Amino acid sequence: MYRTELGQLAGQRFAKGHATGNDFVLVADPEAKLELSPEQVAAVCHRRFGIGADGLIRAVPTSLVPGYEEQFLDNPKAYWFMDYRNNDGSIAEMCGNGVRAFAHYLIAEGLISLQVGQSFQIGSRAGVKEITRLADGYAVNLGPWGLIFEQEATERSIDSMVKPRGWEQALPALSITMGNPHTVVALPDAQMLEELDLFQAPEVSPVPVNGTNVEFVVPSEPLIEEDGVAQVQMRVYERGVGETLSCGTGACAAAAAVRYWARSTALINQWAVTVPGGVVGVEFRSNEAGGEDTILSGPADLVARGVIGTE
Ligand SMILES: N[C@@H](CCC[C@H](N)C(=O)O)C(=O)O
Repeated sequence: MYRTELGQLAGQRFAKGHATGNDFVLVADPEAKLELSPEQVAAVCHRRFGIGADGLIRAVPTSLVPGYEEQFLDNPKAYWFMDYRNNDGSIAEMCGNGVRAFAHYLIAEGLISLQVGQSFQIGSRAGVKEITRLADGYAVNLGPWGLIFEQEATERSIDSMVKPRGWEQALPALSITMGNPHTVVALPDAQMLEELDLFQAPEVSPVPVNGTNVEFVVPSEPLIEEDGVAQVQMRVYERGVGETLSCGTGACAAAAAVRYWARSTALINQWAVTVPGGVVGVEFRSNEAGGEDTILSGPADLVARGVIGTE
C-alpha cells in the first residue's frame, strides 16, 4: 500500500539522523525537483511500512523555494532551505532538533563545510536561522519567542487549559510560539510526568489557530543548580507526530514558560531541559534589536544512509 505512494521519493538517496532521539529522514533536492505529497512523506516516515521517522527534511536551495525566494533575496548567505514535514506529512514552520540534524547532514553530504566555532545560515518557513557548530553538536538561534494569546497570558500568566488523557481535571497552561506553536503545562512532580499517558493527544482549550505541540514540564527544586543553570524535565506530544523523545522548539517553549511564570523571582538565562532522548540547552540572549533571542543547543547524529524504495 505505502510503496505505491512514494512517488518521486522512490529511488531517492536518503540519510537517517536524529537529535536527542527526535529522528528524521533527510533528502537532498539541489535542483528542487521533488514535489512531495503528505501521503508520500507519511509513507516514508511510517514506523512499520516505511523507514520510520518523526519527520522528513528536504534540503533545497532557498532560491528555488516558491514563495520564499524573494524573502531570502537580501540574504544570499542562507543558501539551503530546510523543508520540514511531520511524520503525518503535515508541514511545520520550524523544528529545533531538525535544524541540528539538517546542519549535520549538510556537512556529512559535503553540501557545506563548517568547522567547529563557525556559523552559517539556513532558510526556513520561520525565517533565516543561524547555526553554529560546537565541539559536541550545534547551537541554533531560533530568534525571539512569543506569547500566542498575549493579552490573556499577560493578565493571568496562563492562557489555556490542557487535559491529559485519563485525567478528570484540566491543568492551566501557557501557549508560546517559537515560529511553531506550543502549549506548556507544569506538573507537580516527576512521577506524574513519567506516568502520563501520551499515546493520545491531550485536550487543549483554546487550541492555537494552527494547532499546537503540548509540553508537560516539571521544573527542578530548587530551579537553579549551583552552576547557575535552571533544570526542567519535559515530555512532549507533537502536532503531526505523537509523543517524541525530544522536541527542540518545545524545550525552548518549556524554558520560556517556566521562566515567564518565575519572572517575579529571577530572570534566568541558562536552561537545561531533560527529555526522554537526552538533554538540550536553552539560552535567552539579548539581541541588537532590543529583544531577546532563544538559542537551542545539543547533539545531532546520522545513523544510516540508503535509497528510498526498492526496484
Ligand atoms: N520536533 C521538532 C518540532 C517539529 C514540528 C512540530 N511537530 C510541529 O508541528 O510544530 C523540534 O525539535 O522542534
